[in-house]
Amino acid sequence: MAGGRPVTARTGLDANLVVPDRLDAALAVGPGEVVAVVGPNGAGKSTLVHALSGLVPATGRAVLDGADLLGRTPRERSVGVVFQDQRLFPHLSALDNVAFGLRSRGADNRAARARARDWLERLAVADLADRRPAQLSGGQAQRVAIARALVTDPDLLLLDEPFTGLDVGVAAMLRIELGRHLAEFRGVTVLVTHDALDALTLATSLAVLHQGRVVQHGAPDEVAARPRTEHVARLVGLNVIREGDRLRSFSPAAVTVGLQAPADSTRNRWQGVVRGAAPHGDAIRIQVSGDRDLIADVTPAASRELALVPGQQVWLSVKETAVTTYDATS
Ligand SMILES: Nc1ncnc2c1ncn2[C@@H]1O[C@H](COP(=O)(O)OP(=O)(O)OP(=O)(O)O)[C@@H](O)[C@H]1O
Repeated sequence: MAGGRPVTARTGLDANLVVPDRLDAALAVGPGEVVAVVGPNGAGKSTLVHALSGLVPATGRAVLDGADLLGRTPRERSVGVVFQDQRLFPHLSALDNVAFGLRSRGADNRAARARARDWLERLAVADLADRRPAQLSGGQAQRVAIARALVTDPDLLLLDEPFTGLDVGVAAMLRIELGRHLAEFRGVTVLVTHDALDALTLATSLAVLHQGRVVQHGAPDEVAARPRTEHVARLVGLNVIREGDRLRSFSPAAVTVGLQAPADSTRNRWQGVVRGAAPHGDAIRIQVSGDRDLIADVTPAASRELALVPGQQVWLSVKETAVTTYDATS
């Protein structure tokens, strides 16, 4: 059972998982690290999580602390899982939901319940121990689910969109608390998210999935500064343009918007049509599509003066000094 193992034995995850037509993903993550997996719908994020947990059969390898997970049944894997929709046992109390994993690993009932209560306390829901899942709010149930995943001290923690569907304030609070637990967690964490905030605040590295493959994996700041896919550029709020083997990125704040073609002959100018506009901090962020899909931040006053509403034809330009150019493959 968890607790008896020396922590120093943990060496992390080294995986290359293949699910035909869905996934062919290589990933190496050290112990104590949190990798945020991002990518568009259908990129293979859930398939990766399910392959690691054993819910979807996979070939290749997934070596976790020296042992290949793929040769093990889901129950034999030291993996804790939190899904977006909790999946708590409906007929068990919050306490018994958390104690379940310990009991199925052979812990006696009293010890399992004591440890489960301790984890409910850590997640600030000990007062709800006797409630069934149907009597919990979404945020409370997610706290129970996190306690249930961590109570066995797994080698691998899988979090699949843990904050999706929660109220913004509840999600913000839970994100901070989860961050505290992850800082103490000595196993490997794989966090699937659609949220740049999760990726940049909770993760020690960012892995970008695209059509089933990991196309970029690095420190969150590095990936955010030099995104290789359109999806990640959007996630971190940058424009990115591919020119052969080179990528060129620039901030929406650096984009000048006008109704006439810019007078200078910069090559960084594009014509398009406003597709949407929404507040973004103190600015209005407009989406423009044309030869390129781009975003630009303008002041509310400029937005009014230029009538930047959907359908408006505009010119966008950016100074060359505001553009970062880098290799698409390195
Ligand atoms: N049960 C399944 N059988 C066959 N193909 C599937 C199955 N589930 C998903 N797929 C396909 O596998 C690919 C990866 O899907 P997956 O659900 O892993 O993506 P995802 O990145 O999690 O997407 P989302 O963000 O929409 O949840 C997609 O092409 C999808 O259509």
